[in-house]
Amino acid sequence: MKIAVLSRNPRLYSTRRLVEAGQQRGHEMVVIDTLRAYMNIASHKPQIHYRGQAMEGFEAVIPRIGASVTFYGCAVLRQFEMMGVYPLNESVAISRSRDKLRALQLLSRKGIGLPVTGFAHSPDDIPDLIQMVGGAPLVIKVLEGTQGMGVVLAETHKAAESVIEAFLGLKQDIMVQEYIQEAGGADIRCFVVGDKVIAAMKRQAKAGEFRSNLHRGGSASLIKITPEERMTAVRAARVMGLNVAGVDILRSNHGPLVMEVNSSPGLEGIETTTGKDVAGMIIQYLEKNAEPGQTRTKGRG
Ligand SMILES: Nc1ncnc2c1ncn2[C@@H]1O[C@H](COP(=O)(O)OP(=O)(O)OP(=O)(O)O)[C@@H](O)[C@H]1O
Ligand SMILES: [Mg+2]
Ligand SMILES: [Mg+2]
Repeated sequence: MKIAVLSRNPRLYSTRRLVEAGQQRGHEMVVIDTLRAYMNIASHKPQIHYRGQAMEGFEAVIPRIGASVTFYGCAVLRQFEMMGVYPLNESVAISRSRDKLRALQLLSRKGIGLPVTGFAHSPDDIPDLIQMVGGAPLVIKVLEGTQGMGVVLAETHKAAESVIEAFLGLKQDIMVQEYIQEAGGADIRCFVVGDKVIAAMKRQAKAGEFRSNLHRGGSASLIKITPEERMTAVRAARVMGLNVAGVDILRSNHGPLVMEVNSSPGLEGIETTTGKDVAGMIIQYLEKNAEPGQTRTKGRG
């Protein structure tokens, strides 16, 4: 197959591994810098051009779209879909998962366990919002945060009020979430490919920190997940419409709670921790499923 990898940087671990895994299996792998792909939308024959040439003959496209280029990246991916190229994850599913609120709403509609989460606009509603999610301690999250930045633990009602006020004053959209204390500063990354969790790791926050992000000094280790956790992760990915997803789960007293579903999950942490050939499994998924025109939405919706 001829497979495009949409990625800003061919030297990133995940991009390198996908290229390597594809080549090992005899595929032609082409890395396309997402922001340098440009589109001809007007004609009946949708096209993507790259460095002066029309991109043709691709059977599949692997989107590795960073949070900062979601808008443009999804447009490029949608264009591939309109050309009938099979996307590992569809543009519609990626947009859904990038909007944290929308994602939680979709998951809640399907009865998937979530931390109780509130969202408000007016400072007048803060006291009731805090009460609604069960009071302090609670977690406050900036909607566009990544890598644990913009995620704050407010331990008292007073602290929660002032932090929320500060964010709203800065015109920052935030959500307020029940703090899952019993998770003990750990979460579980379930790497879903198709309808299976093919690898999982536990991330533990460093001492004195509640955020388990590796960028915040957390450490990863192997973990055996329960059948319920496995099912929750697979269902969460399916609800979002993602074929490949990193589903982050908190272990609570009342079962697994999905914190978020990532549409371009990184490969380095999970491959290093589990020793599994995750990139190879992604390519295998494409080998089984990539057929021209198989795209479910063709970018609609
Ligand atoms: N409700 C919660 N209860 C307990 N711990 C939480 C809660 N929400 C977040 N955390 C901890 O904080 C970390 C960061 O939160 P979250 O994943 O929501 O934001 P982020 O990492 O900035 O977002 P992204 O993963 O999209 O970059 C989580 O990995 C988890 O360890
Ligand atoms: Mg996270
Ligand atoms: Mg994320």
